[in-house]
Amino acid sequence: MDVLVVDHPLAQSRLTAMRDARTDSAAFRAALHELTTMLVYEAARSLEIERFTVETPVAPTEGTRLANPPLLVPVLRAGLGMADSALALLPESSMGFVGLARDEHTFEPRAYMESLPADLADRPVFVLDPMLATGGSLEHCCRLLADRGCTDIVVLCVLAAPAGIDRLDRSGLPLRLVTASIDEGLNDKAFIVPGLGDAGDRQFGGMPRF
Ligand SMILES: O=P(O)(O)OC[C@H]1O[C@H](OP(=O)(O)OP(=O)(O)O)[C@H](O)[C@@H]1O
Ligand SMILES: O=c1cc[nH]c(=O)[nH]1
Ligand SMILES: [Mg+2]
Repeated sequence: MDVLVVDHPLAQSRLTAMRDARTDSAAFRAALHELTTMLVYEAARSLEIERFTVETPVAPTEGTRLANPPLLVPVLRAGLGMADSALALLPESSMGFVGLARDEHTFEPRAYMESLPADLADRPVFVLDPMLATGGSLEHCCRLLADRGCTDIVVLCVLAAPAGIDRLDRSGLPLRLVTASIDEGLNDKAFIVPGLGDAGDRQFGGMPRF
């Protein structure tokens, strides 16, 4: 599986703000919005373009536009914090939604929402979820997409654990990963170490469980 770590200093400074336990929800969401812009910018490098003629005030010249804007799929809840900034950069895109909550004991994802187009053949998809931990949630989401015929999936994460990367790699699904960091590992509650805590709770509130 192709993995890109976005190690730009501006991306790493937003990641540092998100990791810092003193960062409040508003500042955490702001850092996630800005970091998502950078992840989408890098992920979009490989999108197909088409050329067309545009008239400047002076002369005609060749212009560029996306040939096939990707479907954006935030994984609820935590991926919701990436949705607005991804759509701002890709205004021609449409959006689907997948709702998953990881069981605290088994760490298996429980699906509670699925709102996706029936046919995703010939359509690139950007999946938005800040956290790739065991990989169970993102594997589940990407299987939903592949079951609809999708053959071009990019997963955009803030943090990825090696176990989650291995799991996606072994899944055989047609995907690439763009992340701001590959962290050390997982603790006994399957939270990413050093990580940033629970990305959903840090954005929207909830009880600390890590
Ligand atoms: O790789 P995994 O081990 O599956 O863990 C990662 C998942 O856990 C988090 O969601 P969570 O289940 O906490 O739901 P939330 O977004 O509602 O907080 C995160 O946003 C991922 O979806
Ligand atoms: O570290 C982790 C692991 C799963 N989900 C999170 O939000 N954080
Ligand atoms: Mg959570």
